[in-house]
Amino acid sequence: MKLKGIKSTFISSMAVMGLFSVLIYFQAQWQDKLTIVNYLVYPLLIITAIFATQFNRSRVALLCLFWGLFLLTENYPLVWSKWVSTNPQWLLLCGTSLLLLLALMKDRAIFSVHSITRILLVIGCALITFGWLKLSENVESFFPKTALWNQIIPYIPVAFPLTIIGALLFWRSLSVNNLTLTALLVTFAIWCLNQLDLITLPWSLVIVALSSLYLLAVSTDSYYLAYRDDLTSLPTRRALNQLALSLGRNYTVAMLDIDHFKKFNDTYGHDIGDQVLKLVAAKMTGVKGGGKVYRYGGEEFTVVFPRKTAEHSIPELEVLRESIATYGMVIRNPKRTDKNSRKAKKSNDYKTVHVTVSIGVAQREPKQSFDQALKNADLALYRAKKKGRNNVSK
Ligand SMILES: Nc1nc2c(ncn2[C@@H]2O[C@H](COP(=O)(O)OP(=O)(O)OP(=O)(O)O)[C@@H](O)[C@H]2O)c(=O)[nH]1
Repeated sequence: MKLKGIKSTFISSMAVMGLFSVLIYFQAQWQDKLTIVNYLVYPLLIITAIFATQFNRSRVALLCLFWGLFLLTENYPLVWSKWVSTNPQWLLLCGTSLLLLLALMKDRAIFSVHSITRILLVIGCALITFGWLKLSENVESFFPKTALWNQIIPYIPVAFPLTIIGALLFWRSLSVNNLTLTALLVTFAIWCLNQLDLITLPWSLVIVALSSLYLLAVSTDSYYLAYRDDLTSLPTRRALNQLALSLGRNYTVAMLDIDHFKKFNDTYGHDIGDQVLKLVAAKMTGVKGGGKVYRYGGEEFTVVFPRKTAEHSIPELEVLRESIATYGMVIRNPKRTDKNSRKAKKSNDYKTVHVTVSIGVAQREPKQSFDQALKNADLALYRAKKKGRNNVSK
């Protein structure tokens, strides 16, 4: 589990919980504006759902749909409204299990072959929750009548499943590090707190605040999707072009290419090749001297040193090159044939390999554009390859 994931989930969750604390603290300021909030909530849910669908975040769109249904049930005398209001435990558990379902789902198109499965899963959640609560009405009969069990039994119908669902959601939001999962986790916390009357915010206000969070989550996730490389998590060439617009007159650009990578792919396979790209990217993020690292494309990377000369940048790139060349990567031996040896980590199952990189460096000349400086770095990279690879050339 990535430390980065834990950190960002924790920070985002704390920020939103902080926002709700502020809302509770300043109740007097917004109480008289609740009518506006009541008018705002439905259009905001619709806008968020459309926005989420546009950016292929169907889970957020479904979440908006669930909120809309919930609000309509609360505010209008629908056929099921009375039953729902007399079964608050079902409502609480059903809501949380739907959140877990969304957390485990993929962001597939709203209307697709999977729609029927999704509808069935949603109905399944509602029925399983109902069945669980019915079963737990006679929970005492399943356990021995001891003092310890008598203390535990009252927590089995609601607190027990809530804890399990909360823990699963927490685990999921840490292992899949994106803001949709963080938004689901925050929604779970607010839903439980408000349903259990531990906080008493009007639902329309809660939903307006959460919808704003969903909009932020979808737009931030989409930004990252456009500007971050999926495999290495480095900024992409699009982000590099963005940086080029804000660079001053003095900077140095370096192009880095993995040596004989085609041969590496052919020998060990594309998956191991991907692992190498990730490793090189990770090593590159440690470059000193203020170097900004980008995945230019394929097995090529770019480092930009704003306000630095080539003389300043080359020693940092030498350190980087050396750190990659001396790093021994442990990979699965592609020649292994005995499938049973998967279970035991036999020494011949793994082997240590090394990769090297060639780096071309160019300092921006007066009146030169970013593209020209980049081209010069590319020419220097060509010279580095010609010199025999595993070196830094100017
Ligand atoms: N595994 C993997 N391979 C990639 C990826 N992108 C590009 N490649 C491979 O990178 C290789 C690039 O090979 P070449 O440009 O011919 O050069 P090279 O083998 O690195 O040799 P030199 O640059 O001359 O040292 C190709 O085999 C591509 O398939 C990727 O995302 N993953």
